[in-house]
Amino acid sequence: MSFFGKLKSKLFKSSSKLEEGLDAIVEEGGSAEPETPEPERPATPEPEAPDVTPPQDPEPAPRPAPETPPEPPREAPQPEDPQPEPGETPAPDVPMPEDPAPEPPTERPALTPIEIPEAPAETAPETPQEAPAGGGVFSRLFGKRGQATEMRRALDDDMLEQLEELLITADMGVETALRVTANMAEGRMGRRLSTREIKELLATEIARIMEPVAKPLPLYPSKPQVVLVVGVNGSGKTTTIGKLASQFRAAGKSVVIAAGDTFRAAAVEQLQVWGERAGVPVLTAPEGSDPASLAFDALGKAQSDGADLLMIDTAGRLQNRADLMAELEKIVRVIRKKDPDAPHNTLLVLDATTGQNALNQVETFQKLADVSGLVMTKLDGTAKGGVLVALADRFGLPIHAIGVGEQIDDLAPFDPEEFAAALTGLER
Ligand SMILES: Nc1nc2c(ncn2[C@@H]2O[C@H](COP(=O)(O)OP(=O)(O)OP(=O)(O)O)[C@@H](O)[C@H]2O)c(=O)[nH]1
Repeated sequence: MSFFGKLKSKLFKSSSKLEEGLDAIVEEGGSAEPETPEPERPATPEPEAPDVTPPQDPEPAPRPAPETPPEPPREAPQPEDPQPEPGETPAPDVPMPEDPAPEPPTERPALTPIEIPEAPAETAPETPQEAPAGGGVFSRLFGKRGQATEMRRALDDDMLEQLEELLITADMGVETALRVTANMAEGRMGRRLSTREIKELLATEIARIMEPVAKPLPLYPSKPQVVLVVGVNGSGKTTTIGKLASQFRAAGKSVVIAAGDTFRAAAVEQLQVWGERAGVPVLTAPEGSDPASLAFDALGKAQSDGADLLMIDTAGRLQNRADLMAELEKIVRVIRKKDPDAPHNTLLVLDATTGQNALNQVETFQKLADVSGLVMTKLDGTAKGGVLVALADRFGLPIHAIGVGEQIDDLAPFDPEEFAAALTGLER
């Protein structure tokens, strides 16, 4: 099954919720009409091309494709580093400034495993929302006419309000829901829309919001690239590290994992299991020992092994925010003694089932660490997938990947159009 099929089936709860809601909204104030090709469209001249008709071509994919602009690399090491480092510190006490400009880690083309199984991308860059409902997209979608009737409802304030409520219940957040519905309504008030058309419009708006944040994990030439993984307990950090490690391995990269949540023996064991599955060494330290010290040693090992990537798991005890912040700061401070640019990525792993709470987690972790990108897990089996739209809209942080299951291959690059279609229950 294609990944889209899998995603769609796994996002069943979210999409069915939206789908049913949309059906209900249209049915409530609508009426059945024969399926016709947009007769009600006023004769506004359409500048667009006259309905090119490759039967059911997925809609134009304005994705900018693989060349994700590298996030600005961590620049010059911070001067906030007077503290002592953990026990063994081979590195001299960092004369940071002398390092003449850690040259901008020109990003590599991007690694295969987290690249998006791409859409054709040759399509015209016209913004999908511009597709006038009477034009290409919809006539393509509704090409087979005359077989049945379909419900249509005129777009009015009541309907908009219902749409807003529906999106809010789908965890999209108030602000985002308002913006999305306003965009959907623009130039369409009074038009009779079918459920299918509404889904199409909704999917287009969602994809537009998500487009700028869909970026694979940037890879830098520096070896090893250090990826710090943060997030609350249970958000899926360990699982995500295992899945990523496996994908990097499959792409021929050598990976080292540091089990930095030294407070939970179970977390370490779990990571060891994932390491075994992925064929990647997992460095551990005795329970209760200093995670920064482990991270330091792990970076040393990754450097001496010539590893491509070091992934550092961390604890997620948000109950004691000050401790956690101190711990994360120390890890960063200490690894910078070996590599002033580390960590090159700080991934925040979020659990989709927490819904709107994910927004708070981003805010909190942005204060605790320099979050460079997100991974959203557990999008399978939740009706709260809409929160990802709210996250993209509010923070604009790159979304590198999404987790849709507990298996090793259940981590996928984030594709905004697939996601939007799956979330809205749109057939493609
Ligand atoms: N359904 C589903 N379950 C997931 C996904 N990702 C992780 N899980 C499950 O979520 C649970 C918690 O995942 P962990 O990877 O242990 O989370 P963690 O953040 O490392 O948690 P701590 O070790 O407690 O800090 C596990 O049972 C995972 O199997 C996903 O994408 N979908």
